[in-house]
Amino acid sequence: MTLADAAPPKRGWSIAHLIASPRFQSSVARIPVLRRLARRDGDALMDLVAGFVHSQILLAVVELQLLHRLMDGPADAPDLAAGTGIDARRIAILCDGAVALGLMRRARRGYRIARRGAALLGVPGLEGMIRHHPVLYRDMADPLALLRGGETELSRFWPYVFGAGAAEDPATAERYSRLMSDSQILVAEETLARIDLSDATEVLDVGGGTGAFLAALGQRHPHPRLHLFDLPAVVAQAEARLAHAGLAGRAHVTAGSFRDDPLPKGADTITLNRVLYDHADETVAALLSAIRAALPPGGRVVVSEPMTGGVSPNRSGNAYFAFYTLAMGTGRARSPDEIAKLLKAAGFEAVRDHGTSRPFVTHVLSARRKD
Ligand SMILES: C[S@@+](CC[C@H](N)C(=O)[O-])C[C@H]1O[C@@H](n2cnc3c(N)ncnc32)[C@H](O)[C@@H]1O
Repeated sequence: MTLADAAPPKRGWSIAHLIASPRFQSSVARIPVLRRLARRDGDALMDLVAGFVHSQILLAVVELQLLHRLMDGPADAPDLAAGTGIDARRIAILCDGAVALGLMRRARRGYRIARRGAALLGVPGLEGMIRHHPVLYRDMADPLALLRGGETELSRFWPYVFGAGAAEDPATAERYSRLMSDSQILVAEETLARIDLSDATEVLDVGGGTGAFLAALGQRHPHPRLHLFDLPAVVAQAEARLAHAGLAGRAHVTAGSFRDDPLPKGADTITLNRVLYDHADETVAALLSAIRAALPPGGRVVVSEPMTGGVSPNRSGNAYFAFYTLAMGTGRARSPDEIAKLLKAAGFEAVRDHGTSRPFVTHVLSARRKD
């Protein structure tokens, strides 16, 4: 017996029942205004149905570097097939799929890059994210198994979130850092565009990774001292990056785990960029309490990460990051309201939502330590 057999749909009339009726759908097709609406809904529905094929076309295009090759000018399928080990006729199938998805355009001779394809190349970290997606894709292949719990491939990919011990493996740290470092720049720029940190005297970036955020902050604002805290296997790269940005004199790096070690004192602003959503509520509560203890009264905490929409679910938070974190197995994507509650419970007040202009990149909140 399937679940559908076990739970027959409830009877009764509703707009939803009407729209779901094939008879209604064929009568709509005869009314021009409704036909346009129905067509739009139909296209959106087919995008949902075929979305996994679209993502895999994108992955193939990125793996074969086809967009990079078209940046040098138009090329035909045999040109693009050279060196790929794939037959030119099959490359043409892939390129036509990419044309349909707006990544390429047909040219007189073969294909050329489309605006959307060029934009993809301009987003730091996006190609790395697409290349990393096969891990998540395998976990999503059986969404019911994912929802029921159990071991996932993504949880094995990110052992560092389970504790500092796992992150002592330099290969893991290197893999993580490579994936994060490009998109870190994007998150840093977006965060600094939404909140003014020029008046801080010292900013401690907890889970600061390879230092992209503090480097961007230091270059934008000449005064704040910069302090980065992250796991021992991660911080070596941060020191080098901050020195390379000419910030060695203002910057300090401390290696440690916020699970086991006290956070360094001295900062009046503590930032958490893409840190909380990696962790369970209990870990977040303990981390926020430790941040409160490290700040002076009135000190500021800044949380910047992609967030869900709460009662108005959104595509990036609810239809992507919520599933990503589910597959990671430890953290969860949270709404601004949920994070505000955790902040207040840890002894913060004056929570401010600085919003987002690119929800896929980040959303920013800040709060002040209660006296
Ligand atoms: C998703 S990454 C974000 C890195 C960076 N802030 C960014 O936006 O790209 C999470 C960071 O938290 C760090 N982290 C995880 N567990 C930690 C712990 N117990 N103590 C200190 N840092 C930790 C990781 O090493 C990593 O740098």
